[in-house]
Amino acid sequence: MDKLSPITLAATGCTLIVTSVAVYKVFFSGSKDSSTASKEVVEEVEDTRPKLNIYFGSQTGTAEGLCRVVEREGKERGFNCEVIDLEDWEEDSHEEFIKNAKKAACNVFLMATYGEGEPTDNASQFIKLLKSETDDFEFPHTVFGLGNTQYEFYNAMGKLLDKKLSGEKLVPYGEGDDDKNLEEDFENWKDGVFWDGIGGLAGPSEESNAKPENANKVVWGKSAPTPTPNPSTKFYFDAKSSTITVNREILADTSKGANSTKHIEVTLPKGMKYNTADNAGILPHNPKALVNSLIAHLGFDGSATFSLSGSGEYKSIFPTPSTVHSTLTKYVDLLAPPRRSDLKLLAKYAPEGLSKDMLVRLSSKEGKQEYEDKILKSYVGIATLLTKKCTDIKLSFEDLINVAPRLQPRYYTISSSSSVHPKSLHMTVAVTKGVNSESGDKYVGVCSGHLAETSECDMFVKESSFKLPSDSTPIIMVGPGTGIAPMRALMQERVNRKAKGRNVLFFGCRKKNEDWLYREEMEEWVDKGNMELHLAFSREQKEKVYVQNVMENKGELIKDLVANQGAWVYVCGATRMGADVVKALKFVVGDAKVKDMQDKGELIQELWA
Ligand SMILES: Cc1cc2nc3c(=O)[nH]c(=O)nc-3n(C[C@H](O)[C@H](O)[C@H](O)COP(=O)(O)O)c2cc1C
Repeated sequence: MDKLSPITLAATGCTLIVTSVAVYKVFFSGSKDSSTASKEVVEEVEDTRPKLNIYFGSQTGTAEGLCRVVEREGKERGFNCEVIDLEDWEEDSHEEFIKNAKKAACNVFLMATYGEGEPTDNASQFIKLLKSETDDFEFPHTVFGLGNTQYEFYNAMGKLLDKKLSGEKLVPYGEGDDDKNLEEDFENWKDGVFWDGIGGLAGPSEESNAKPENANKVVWGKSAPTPTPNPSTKFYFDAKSSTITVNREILADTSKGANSTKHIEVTLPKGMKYNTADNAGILPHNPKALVNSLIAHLGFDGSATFSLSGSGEYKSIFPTPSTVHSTLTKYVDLLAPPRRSDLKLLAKYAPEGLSKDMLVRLSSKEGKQEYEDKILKSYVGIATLLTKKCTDIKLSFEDLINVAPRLQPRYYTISSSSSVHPKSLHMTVAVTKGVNSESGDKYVGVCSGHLAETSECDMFVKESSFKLPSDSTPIIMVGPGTGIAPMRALMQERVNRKAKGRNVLFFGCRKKNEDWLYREEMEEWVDKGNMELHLAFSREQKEKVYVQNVMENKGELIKDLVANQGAWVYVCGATRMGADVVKALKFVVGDAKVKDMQDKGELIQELWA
């Protein structure tokens, strides 16, 4: 069966229903062949419910998770819902998707923006098609964009879709800002605009208190075959176990404000390659103690092996066979605070009582403040919720993997050149540490904490936007803090290639003797005439000085390099710094030149909020 078959069926308005009601069993008494003594006749039953297609463009799972909320509520409102990963919408399948969309009562797109105003990986082919074949995209629709105002191209993908899709716009475009409260923005749009606008297409809402059917079924034992990977969690299937050979602290002084920054070198597993300054995707592991306490609390057998299955042409959410312990370590996000919609779902699994009341309250509009105090600010993940706060909820293992969010990979820009280090890759990892404001417990970031302690990690490589120009073209690199990672890689590459173009680095940190990363390497490049270095120590003097301030002071140099010599500019680090750097660049070379560089790919930024 090709991967579009379920959609093709749905598009005809018919669904194959294989339930105890719709399946007719025919018994042949006295049959010669005992294997055919019982035969199932599967009848095609017309699904008369209005079709609601729910598409997601998602990089880190938020849009996908919100699609599941729309799906659950849509079913309760009498829609025939289908959640569609935009990864599947490509040139070959385009016609089928258009047909399916035209037949639906509504097509809702939840679209995140990634990179610098770019599509998420799973939506890149779809966006390419949308940009090239505009006439075709005509069907009833609405769009909700997921973005973050800290980025220059806020919600670029949501806005693009809203502009390019034609056909009836059933409800106005909505968008959410992850810098503030994206879930609240989404709820306001969903409850105040979306259902109001399309609710009339189906019956009135009938909110169900029953727990939904699990889409991912656990089959205990080792024998079940490994099904096709689900594209939204393909990274679990692509990752390979890699050995960490170097794990070294590179902060000169860890006793002050800065926590810990590790220089990590990983041996490339067989068959894995990278290009200079690509991204390393790391699959974090949940802390052992947390996994063990959850297993003990819920009474699971950690060593039990299982596989997954599901209806239709099932696509597995993680590789199986797996054990309970390994699954809770690698695939289930036990630490991240659940969204309010997750709590609402979890309430359906709770027995009548205090926990259920609390979950219903926290997930309601009135409970917003309590949710922020008790869950978000206190950083309560699903493991703590189940073992300490709602101890009467005894989820089965199958329920748990269906309710809990998936553990997402974390991306680090590789800090080595692939031509200098073809057999290993380097990462520069700031270890996130803090103290829980409510409990006073210390916590460590799930991925950086894992990397800081382990001698092995599950890893894959993803292309980044960092590309070098010709060897004679000058480059300007702006990489304060761990934003130095790709700049170190680019420098290694340029020196190895004996590139003639000038290399100019703007680096910033708090203090010279505290957190100047890779100081010896930088000084060596400067001594050998490979690099010009401009430093910004923010706390060495009374006035704070940042890289953007130093750039403005060096305006003449930058202007000459960019305007007269065609220099490329690279920026890596926090979004706020990135915005200030672009502002400084505009101040020095003018808005039009910066726009031109962006269009030509000569201003390359990788920023995180
Ligand atoms: C590396 C990175 C780049 C991003 N770039 C943008 C951007 O250019 N514009 C924007 O509005 N939001 C941007 N965002 C914010 C995401 O779109 C937002 O957090 C969204 O909720 C993520 O949804 P997802 O989890 O479904 O991928 C970026 C986020 C990350 C991590």
